[in-house]
Amino acid sequence: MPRWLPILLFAAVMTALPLIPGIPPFWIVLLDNIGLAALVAMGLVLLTGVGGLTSFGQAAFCGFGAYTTAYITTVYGISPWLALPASLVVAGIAAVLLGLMTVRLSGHYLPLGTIAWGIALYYLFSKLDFLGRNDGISRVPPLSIGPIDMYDPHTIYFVIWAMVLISAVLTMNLLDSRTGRAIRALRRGHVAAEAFGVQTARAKLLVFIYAAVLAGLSGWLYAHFQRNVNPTPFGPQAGIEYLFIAVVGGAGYVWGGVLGAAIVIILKEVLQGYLPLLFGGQGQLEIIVFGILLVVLLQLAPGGVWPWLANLVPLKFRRAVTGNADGLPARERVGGSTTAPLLKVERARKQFGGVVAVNDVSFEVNAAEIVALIGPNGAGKSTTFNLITGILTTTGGRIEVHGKPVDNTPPQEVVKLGIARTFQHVKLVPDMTVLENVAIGAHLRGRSGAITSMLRFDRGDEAKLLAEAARQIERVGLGAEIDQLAGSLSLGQQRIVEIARALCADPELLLLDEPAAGLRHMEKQRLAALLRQLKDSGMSVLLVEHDMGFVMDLADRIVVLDFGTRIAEGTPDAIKTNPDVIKAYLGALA
Ligand SMILES: Nc1ncnc2c1ncn2[C@@H]1O[C@H](COP(=O)(O)OP(=O)(O)OP(=O)(O)O)[C@@H](O)[C@H]1O
Repeated sequence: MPRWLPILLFAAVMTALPLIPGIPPFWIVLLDNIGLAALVAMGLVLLTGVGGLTSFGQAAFCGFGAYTTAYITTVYGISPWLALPASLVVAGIAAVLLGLMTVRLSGHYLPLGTIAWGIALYYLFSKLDFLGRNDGISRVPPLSIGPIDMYDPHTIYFVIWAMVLISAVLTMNLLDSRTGRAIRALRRGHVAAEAFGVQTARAKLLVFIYAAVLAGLSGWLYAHFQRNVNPTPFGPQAGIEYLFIAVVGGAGYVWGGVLGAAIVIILKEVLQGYLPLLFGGQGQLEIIVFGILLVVLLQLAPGGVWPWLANLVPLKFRRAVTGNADGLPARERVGGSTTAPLLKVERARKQFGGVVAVNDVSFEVNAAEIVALIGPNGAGKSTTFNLITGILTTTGGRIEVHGKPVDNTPPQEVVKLGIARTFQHVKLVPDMTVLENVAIGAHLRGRSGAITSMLRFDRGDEAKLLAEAARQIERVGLGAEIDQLAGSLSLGQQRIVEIARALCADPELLLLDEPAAGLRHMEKQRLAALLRQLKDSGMSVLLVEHDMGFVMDLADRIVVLDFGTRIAEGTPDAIKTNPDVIKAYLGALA
């Protein structure tokens, strides 16, 4: 089924609803409120559900949008339509300022930070004289198109839902793009995304601004719908409710935001309408019942109602890969005519407090060479990988790529030099397909930004990126799994997906951390064949591996670490018979 068909059907239903003869006006008001909340929740989907940044403060951005338009339309008498860009820009600027302070926070400090500024802004709105303090601003003009003034809920309904639909389409386009994949990777931590060039701080700020602008849009609509603005709807309680809406609907799904808004607002109305009849109007019982029902709902559908419903109607939107990977620009080579080794690690050192994880280790990797780094658990192999790829800073020594120092260079810059890696503990995004995960590897080879992607002007670039990802997936032998969610594959297969992702970066040196762990015998043989093939094509491989049969068959050279110190280096035959290595490591394996 084409992707746009359900959207078109939804648009048709929403257009027809208010035209049904005899539909109670109250229902239209309810639908207007659902649309307004859906816009805020959609921003939260991107921010919290997709990007992993929990915010309780979104209502404040509605306030920025609402107060901006209320102020300039009443004081300067300009058209609400001209005030719209101002509302969005003010909400966006507020997001930049608050985002720069907040998105650096992690763990529970981030949501606490959003609560703090949510409360602060609420009090600010209610204390400023020019915003009317607690009384707010009244006599806000209605929206109008030509001779039609949208005084009644029936007419503004079409504007609200047109905005919801346009925002949903733009948001889906954004998520289904190079920038969207970078945002979706944030939730699994920074390390993997940064290793492929994603500027995670910038991606976080982008979603923060995007969510705030959607909230600002909702605020703008709200001001011209209610025609007066006061601080109450923009306080911390509303902020909590918006987050509730996103979570109930399904925080990871654009339509979850819309569905969540419908569920929460209708439920509240029904309870407020009927419970006082049942219990004789005793003190706000509906709020308690509302809370209990939401908790029950989340128990039944922990990921939200949208994915639960989507599972009942399993519609598959298969991604056709149509582009030509040859059109993708190759990574710019930095080696040039230098005779320096591809990778030179010289007396690299890493201390964690009193622990010397890497103790003045030196070795080199040359072009078209497979080098293995072996040693007992805790010998410092993964730490060495992290020093080379910029995830950790060195305590001493020097690391060079083509003679260029890279120690203490950010991972996003290291990958540009042609170094791509896999991880000992697999770092894929489980709810993204194999194709989407692998395409993150080609992040630096694409150019499209957020706006281009939202407007779908990125299709040429995107087709080439996906074609490259598909080519690498075929290359590692996982073509049949291309549309599977990465989280549904076996751990061994996930390691191979990581290799395909690394190959997408067009590397000169592949760093593989235990690539054969979890693979069956035949799979290991296929992996060894692939790595030999890569070597024949001129690529180098540095691998950490505990399977000695695999290493001895494959490596040109082996470097052995023990307690962070290099104890031997040589060909597999020399290493097999080295007494120090047998004592420290091979003996233990025998
Ligand atoms: N972030 C950290 N903080 C403190 N100590 C660390 C940190 N990372 C690693 N270490 C310590 O550094 C030493 C080397 O660890 P590393 O993970 O590099 O070993 P490894 O050779 O990769 O081991 P394995 O084969 O088990 O993966 C260990 O003693 C480990 O406990």
